[in-house]
Amino acid sequence: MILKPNQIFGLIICATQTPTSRVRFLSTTTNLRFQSRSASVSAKMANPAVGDSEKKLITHVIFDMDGLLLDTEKFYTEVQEIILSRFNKTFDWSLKAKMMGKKAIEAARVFVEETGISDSLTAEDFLVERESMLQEMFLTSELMPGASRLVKHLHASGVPICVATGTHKRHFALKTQRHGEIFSLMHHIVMGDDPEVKQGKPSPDIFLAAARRFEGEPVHPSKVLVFEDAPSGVLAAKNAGMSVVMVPDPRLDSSFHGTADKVVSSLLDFDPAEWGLPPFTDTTT
Ligand SMILES: O=P(O)(O)OC[C@H](O)CO
Ligand SMILES: [Mg+2]
Repeated sequence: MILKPNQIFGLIICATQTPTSRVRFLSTTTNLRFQSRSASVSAKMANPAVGDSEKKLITHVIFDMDGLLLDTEKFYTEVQEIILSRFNKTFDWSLKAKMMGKKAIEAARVFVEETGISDSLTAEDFLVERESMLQEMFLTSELMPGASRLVKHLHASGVPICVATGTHKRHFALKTQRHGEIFSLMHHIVMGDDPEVKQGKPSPDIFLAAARRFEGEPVHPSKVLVFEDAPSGVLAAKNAGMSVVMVPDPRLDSSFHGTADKVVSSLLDFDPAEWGLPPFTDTTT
């Protein structure tokens, strides 16, 4: 049997999950198997696991950051291309798909192992080598299209919102330096080096920790909508029992779309009313 990349993610997380979440995750991979054909046909397919009535129950929203709110994934791609060229190798989107969304050290291990350079460059040394390049780039981070509009709209409408990002505190500060206004609207921000985040995405740790930190009564995962760009992030949200809207880079293979409940090509295309959230009142497109 040949596994698709997203099914391999599933098997990896299965090895580290509790029996309950393992069962849930396996059912997700089963869905993938049956949805993959239609997913490749339509980028906007919905996962039948979340019906229209469930969508209307959404009360809380969690945003991913890199590649979703901020256009920062391109920086990782660029430095990884530079480093691999030293080994006469090329960086491609099948490797990118396996790295994005993860904690730095977890992504670094994938990088050196998948490219076969681990004898020459350790994961730790890879992180050191890319650091100075990344630090300069992060200071130039821009918002993704529609990010400001959606965050401001949900905040103004009283919808509790937060961020759950695999990035660590020091990089978060650099990336968000010019975007204090948007990030100050978040109720809280959970980062990859948070003590409660034992494992990075696709583990559900970060989304469950993010949901716990909202005010008031504990929020049931079925009432939470996650926005993600990465295959590992979409799986993490589903492993947490949450609904997920994926905003993938167009270069990501469409076989990764099937796990999401909804796929949109930009945050500008998201319709809050479809999820029972307050509708936009502006005419921005
Ligand atoms: O996509 P995020 O925000 O979880 O960030 C993860 C890494 O920092 C980049 O892939
Ligand atoms: Mg991301």
